[in-house]
Amino acid sequence: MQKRPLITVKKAPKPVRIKLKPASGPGSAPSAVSIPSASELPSSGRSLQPNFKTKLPHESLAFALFGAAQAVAQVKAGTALPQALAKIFEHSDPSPQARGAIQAIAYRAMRQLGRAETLLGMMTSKAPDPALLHGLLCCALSLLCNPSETDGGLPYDDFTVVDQAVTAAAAHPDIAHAKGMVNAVLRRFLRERIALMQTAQLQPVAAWNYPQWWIDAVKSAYPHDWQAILVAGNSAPPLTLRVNLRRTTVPEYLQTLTQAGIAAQPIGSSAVRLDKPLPVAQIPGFADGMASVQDAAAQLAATLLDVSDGMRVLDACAAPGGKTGHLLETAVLDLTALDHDARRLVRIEENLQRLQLSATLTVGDASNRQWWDGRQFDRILADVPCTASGIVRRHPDIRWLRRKADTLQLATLSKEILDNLWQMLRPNGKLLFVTCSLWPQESEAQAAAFAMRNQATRLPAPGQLLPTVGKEDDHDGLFYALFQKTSSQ
Ligand SMILES: C[S@@+](CC[C@H](N)C(=O)[O-])C[C@H]1O[C@@H](n2cnc3c(N)ncnc32)[C@H](O)[C@@H]1O
Repeated sequence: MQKRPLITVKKAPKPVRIKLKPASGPGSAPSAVSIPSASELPSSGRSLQPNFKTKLPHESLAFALFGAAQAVAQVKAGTALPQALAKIFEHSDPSPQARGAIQAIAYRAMRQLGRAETLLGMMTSKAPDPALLHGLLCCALSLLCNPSETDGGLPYDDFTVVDQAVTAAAAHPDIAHAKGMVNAVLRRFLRERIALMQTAQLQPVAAWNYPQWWIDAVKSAYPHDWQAILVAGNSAPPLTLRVNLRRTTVPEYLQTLTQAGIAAQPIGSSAVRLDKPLPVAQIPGFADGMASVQDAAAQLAATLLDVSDGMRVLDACAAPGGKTGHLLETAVLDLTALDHDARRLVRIEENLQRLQLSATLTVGDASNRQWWDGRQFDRILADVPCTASGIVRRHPDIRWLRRKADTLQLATLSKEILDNLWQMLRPNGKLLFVTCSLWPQESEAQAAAFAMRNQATRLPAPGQLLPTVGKEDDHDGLFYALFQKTSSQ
């Protein structure tokens, strides 16, 4: 097998050599490729020069790659992608177009991280250091692997991607020493793309772009549907709106969209799906509360809870208030929106202001009674914290941030929350248990055990909704179980 030359990389004060691994032939078995975890990445996402501001032009692909690479490095160090992007935007204040490009590349890189890291493992002898360099290579590879895949493809040709990745590397003092290595790795990928991709695809992590434990968990819970579930989680989500039926009707709102030149389809009693996602600022009536962004499966909660005017309702894990708003659009309620995170409660307030609706906002822990005034509720919505494994198409970083042990920990917390809330429900009252999880320990097993412990009557509800992509049905993976107290409980 032909040996590749070592690439010499300049790095002050002493030069470092980064080895490129020799190529493997198309039919050869994949070598054991280890995916570096955050702790294995030497600088764990921290920039050596955290206040460095790049002078790259905002309209360049190099600038977008640089921003996305920072985001990937931060996710590898444990920060959620939206928070990582928010920090990067605050620091570099990109133009709206550059912001869109950074976001698109970072999300794409998250959906292809398993494959990009496998390819890197095949082409380099150790994890590229620092994490920013690793992030840059992953972002560039995600643009070079099947450019037409998933989010419609990004409009960059191969050599532009390589050239701009090298420019991005050269522009940052932490990684400028490695620009030759970036060039060598990406050019090698282009030369040997078919063979490298074929070999990488033999590894499930690269083929599916999920951690191995996640693939195993989906397979074990859904032996017939596991592939469709994993594929759905890698698709770009649609933009689904909830029409505020207090203010307008679905046909009227569709007409408003048509007048604005926006194509959309009605998909339920209050849901409308746009043919092409748009920034919320461009959605007619969004700022005035005519419509809100909410997945079609999440829109089932308000109807299932069966609220009517005058009821006393608890939305127990309420932030950012998507379902709170829907409940208040459905009926005139005395609604308490509870969340343990005061900062997230602010987001409910903002949402309700936009919708011109109001609720009692309370900071408190749903697993205890310290915040409760002792008056029972007619209805309780328990949209408990969970692994969010059912909404990975919207949050592709989640699969890389979660650990297997999180499921048990979160299931234990939601058990405490459910048992506590049950005491706050009046006789004949209804409690709707919701998760956006795919794991039975958090959803069906939890619901069944809860019903047994509390002698709760289970009413009809959808149960586990698997994430689905398609013209007819297109929604996240949510779980719904509805319980009623008997009159004597
Ligand atoms: C799945 S999200 C809720 C989404 C929300 N219902 C909506 O539709 O927009 C779960 C929420 O539970 C909150 N949470 C987590 N643990 C909690 C606890 N012990 N008590 C109250 N809220 C909690 C989190 O801060 C988070 O906002």
